[in-house]
Parts: sequence; structure tokens; C-alpha cells
Amino acid sequence: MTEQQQAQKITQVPVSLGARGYQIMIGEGLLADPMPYLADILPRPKLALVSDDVVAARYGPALMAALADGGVDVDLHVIPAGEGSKCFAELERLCAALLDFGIERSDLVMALGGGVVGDLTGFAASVLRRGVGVVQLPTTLLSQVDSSVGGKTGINMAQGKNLVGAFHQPRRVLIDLATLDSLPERERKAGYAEVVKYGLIDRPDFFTWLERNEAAVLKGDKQAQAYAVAESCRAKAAIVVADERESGARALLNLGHSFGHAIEAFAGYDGRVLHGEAVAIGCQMALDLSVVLDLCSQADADRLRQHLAETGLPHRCTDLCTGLSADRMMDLMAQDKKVSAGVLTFVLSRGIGRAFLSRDVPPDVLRGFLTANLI
Ligand SMILES: NC(=O)c1ccc[n+]([C@@H]2O[C@H](COP(=O)([O-])OP(=O)(O)OC[C@H]3O[C@@H](n4cnc5c(N)ncnc54)[C@H](O)[C@@H]3O)[C@@H](O)[C@H]2O)c1
Ligand SMILES: O=C(O)C(=O)C[C@@H](O)[C@H](O)[C@H](O)COP(=O)(O)O
Ligand SMILES: [Zn+2]
Repeated sequence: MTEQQQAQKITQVPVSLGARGYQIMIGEGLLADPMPYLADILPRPKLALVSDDVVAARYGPALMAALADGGVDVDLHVIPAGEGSKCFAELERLCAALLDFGIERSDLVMALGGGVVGDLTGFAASVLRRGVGVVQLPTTLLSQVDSSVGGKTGINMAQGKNLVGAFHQPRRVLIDLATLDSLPERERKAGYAEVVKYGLIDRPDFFTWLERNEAAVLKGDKQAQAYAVAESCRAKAAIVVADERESGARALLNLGHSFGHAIEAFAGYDGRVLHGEAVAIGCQMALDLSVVLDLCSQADADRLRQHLAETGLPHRCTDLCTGLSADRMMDLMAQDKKVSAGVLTFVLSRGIGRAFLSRDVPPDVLRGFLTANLI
């Protein structure tokens, strides 16, 4: 770590994937002076920056000025904010803009924004000239703790979330905690659901820490945010390193997502249900289903319910998604990428911090559970 990084209290989390490995750099104010964290990987003094209209307006000018001061000429492409931009039309527009910019195979594209910008830009980078580099500059809590790390990229289809995509690891992830200060409260809470997910998967002590520090994280205490973001990145990196392309353990990161993605697809990607909100509901449903299957104690499922309620996150499907029937939910869940030979691999739980994968959920039990929890 350089002297400047030490002075600025930068936390580094490595994602040790050999030739595809990279550093996650976490600190406050990194985007105000990004060159020290990028100079070693910039191929030429020209790069493409992708953002959404909200983030571009707020953070684009200062970032571009800082890069210009460092001698880097930036070409900005702006997409409309919101989940609706994870679609073929925006992908095509972005690819055309990057080709017009003159993107070369050795170039880097920078994604400045939340998971929508990161997933779309990462996917474009994975296919342009069969693969150009991408740097993630995540500006939402969700993207800082989850989507910027691990290389999953993609777009949505009417049939389901992220059904067209690729694995494409970033070259670097720069997390500026200062950007969280302008994030709307609802978005902060939604991102917090993915933080809670890591506690539920395999970090029970982290879950206990979150129970005591959730208000500090959400209200903007920088020390608490730095710890929560770094611990989340460490949790995700450990799983990604063990199973980069989800042939096994990485599916644990999908805790709550089989239910959550079905809820998002039903709602139609129009902002009515945010990804993190759907994940909060999905995590609660995963633990409640585990109780029904006699795998998890009622006390642990209730502990999660209480934590989500205290946070102000939705935790019942009916909180956000009325009219979704058990049959429709089962149809939507059939599109889950964890389905093989027609059987869905569920992420279930034996308690807080004890998630595991199961292909043994009887369809009639699932139907009964959904019927009791929907509409
Ligand atoms: N690739 C992965 O591993 C992965 C992991 C988790 C989620 N995701 C995906 O991420 C997406 C959700 O990402 P998200 O929650 O970041 O949503 P988002 O990208 O839609 O951002 C949320 C909203 O906040 C605004 N915003 C962003 N940063 C801001 C800031 N600093 N200040 C003010 N406003 C700001 C955006 O303009 C947008 O309106 C979903 O599509 C989900 O599927 C992907
Ligand atoms: O990185 C992963 O692996 C995850 O599953 C992280 C999830 O939070 C994220 O929402 C991811 O995009 C879901 O992946 P998918 O393959 O189920 O679409
Ligand atoms: Zn997610």
C-alpha cells in the first residue's frame, strides 16, 4: 500500500483468482482523486465511462475533471437510471457508443453507478471485441457490497432476471464510501439486504454485529459503513474464489434470490420492487421454508424477521407484491439458473450463518408454503 493509501485509510480486499484476480479498494473520497488507484492499470490516456443519468449528473463532472487533471481524456455514455436499463436496447446502444468511441481490446471501460450500470457495462465489456476490461466504481450500498465484485454481468428478460449474461471479472473495484451519503434511504435499505445475506450464509458473528450496528450503517457512520462494506466484500470474495463460475458453493450467494427474482420478474422491473427488497423478502421466505422443512429453528427465522422489521425492510411477499399466486411463482422460479434436470437447487438454512444447498424440497411442500405466503 502506498503512503497516500495509508493516509487515506484505504482497505484492500483481494479477489485471488490468478490471472483474473484483482483488488477491491475501499475508502472515503476515492473518486475525488482516483488516479493513484487507477494509474497502474490504465492502458492509454483515453477511456470510456458509463453511468446513469442520476449518478452522471451528481458525480460525473468531478470525476471527469479529476481524470483530466491526471491526463486522461474521458468519453461519457449515459443510460437512463433504473432496472429497465438492463435490457437489449440499452446494451445495443452502449455497444454502439463504445465502438464509436474506438474501444480497443486492451482498453478499460469504467462503470460508475449502481448494480444496473455495473451489470450492463460489465456485460457489454464481456462481449465487445470478445472481451475488454472493466473497472467498477460502485455508488450504491448494494453495488459496493455485492454486484461490483465477482464478475456476474447481464441483462433481464421478461422471463426472468439476468437470463442473458456472462462471467467477466473486473480489473479493479474502487469503492468510495462518500457516495453513500447521497443515496436515497430506500436504496440504502435495499442494499443492506445483501449485507444481511452474508451474515445469514456463513458469518453468524457478522449478523450479530449487524443487529447492533444496523442504524449506524444506514445512517451514514463511516466507520460502521467501512466495516460492513469490507466484511461483505471479504465474504463474497471468499465464495467467488472457491467457485468462480457457480458450479457449486457460489450458489449460496443466491440465498433469497429464487423467491426474490420471481418477485422482481412478476413486478416487471419498473421500480415498484427493488432488487434488495425482493432479496429481503426472499431471505425471510428461505428461512421460513427451512422451518417448515424442520431444518431451521423458528427462533432463528424470527430473529431475521425482527432484524428486517427494525431496518424497515419488507419481509413478506404481500408487503410489495399482491396478486402473485403460488402457481405463477412456481412458473417464474422454473426459470431460475439453478434449475437442472427440471429440479431447482434451493438455498436453505439450518440457522443464522448456516446456509446450505438442497435439491430435496418436495414440490407439494413448496406449493403449500407459497399458497400460505402469497396473495
Ligand atoms: N452482478 C451481481 O453480482 C449482482 C449482485 C447483486 C445485484 N445485482 C443487480 O444489481 C441491480 C441493483 O443494483 P442497485 O441496487 O445498485 O440499483 P441501481 O443501479 O438501479 O441504483 C439505484 C438507484 O440509485 C441511484 N444512485 C446510484 N448511486 C447513487 C448515489 N450515490 N446517490 C444517489 N443516487 C444514486 C441510481 O441512479 C438508481 O436510480 C439489480 O439489477 C440486481 O440484479 C447484481
Ligand atoms: O454473485 C453471485 O453469485 C450472486 O448470486 C449475487 C446476487 O446477489 C446477485 O443478485 C446475482 O446477480 C444473482 O445472480 P443470478 O445468477 O441468480 O442471476
Ligand atoms: Zn442479489
